[in-house]
Amino acid sequence: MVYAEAKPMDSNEIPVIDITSLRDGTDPHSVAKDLHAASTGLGFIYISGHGIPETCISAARNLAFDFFRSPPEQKETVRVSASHRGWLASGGAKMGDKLKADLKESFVWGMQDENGDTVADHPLRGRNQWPEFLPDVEPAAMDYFRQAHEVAHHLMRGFALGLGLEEGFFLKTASRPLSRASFVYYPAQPEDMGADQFGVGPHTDFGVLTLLCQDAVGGLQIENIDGEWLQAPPIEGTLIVNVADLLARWTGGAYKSTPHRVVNSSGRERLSLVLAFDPNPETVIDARQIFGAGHMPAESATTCGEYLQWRFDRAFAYRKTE
Ligand SMILES: O=C(O)CCC(=O)C(=O)O
Ligand SMILES: [Fe+2]
Repeated sequence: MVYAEAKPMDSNEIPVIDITSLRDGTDPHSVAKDLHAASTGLGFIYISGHGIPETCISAARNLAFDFFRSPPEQKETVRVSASHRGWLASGGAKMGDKLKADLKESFVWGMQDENGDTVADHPLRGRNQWPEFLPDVEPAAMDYFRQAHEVAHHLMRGFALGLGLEEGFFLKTASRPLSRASFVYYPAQPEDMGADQFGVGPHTDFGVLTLLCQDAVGGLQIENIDGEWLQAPPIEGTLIVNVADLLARWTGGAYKSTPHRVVNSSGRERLSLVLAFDPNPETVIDARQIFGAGHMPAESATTCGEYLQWRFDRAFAYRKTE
């Protein structure tokens, strides 16, 4: 075997949920019910009716390709900063101590105001590093960030309603979000790298919620409850949304943060647009807020900022030397 393998998925294993009536307010509760069922199941959902224009997605994708295909000396000018903004070269991330480093490259940015200024209140954010050699990246990337972030807000309202909470429950402290977005580039993976080489090794996502816009190439694999790896093929016009570790913790384990990985065996380049949604650093993550003071949480209370910093320091070699 030369690539880590995964089985084709039954079509009902990951639901496709149209969120139009959550976004426009015509029937938020029925969407919320479906989101709730999916999140307590595998924790992965295809979302249609997300409202991000195709033009926004293709502009971001085209510029991302221009960026990754640029010579390394140019990409070096925006090499990732201590606050996790900029270009991470192939090999810069490792999903577990015993795993090979990921083959992917990525470019990471976060929220900024109209002057390009960013909040400096947490080690995992700082100035965005935009490539001077590709000035169109900044507006296209920020447009995608805003649009995807809006979808994340709609989904967080849906999750709150699905849990029987008031719709703003997860967004009480979300004016200075730790959210970040990435372009993630997977070179074609040669067969002889072996079955233990991944574009992204098996992992669960660190924060609250991930929105993934994959392309038509495929390669995402998801581990089901029996430990089997399943292919999650692209479905045109959808985003894949997955519950991440902090939302699983916040919901006392009711919502599932499921391991996934990427193997790009297509012989072609693959590119994803990823938005990791997280609220303000001071946001307290405590299942007792949902289930009451008498609830005995399996995991202790934490804050979004503290938890993310701990996870990042383990995953990224460049942060260990800071
Ligand atoms: O590109 C993909 O399909 C998955 C990316 C991913 O898992 C991540 O960025 O956390
Ligand atoms: Fe992930």
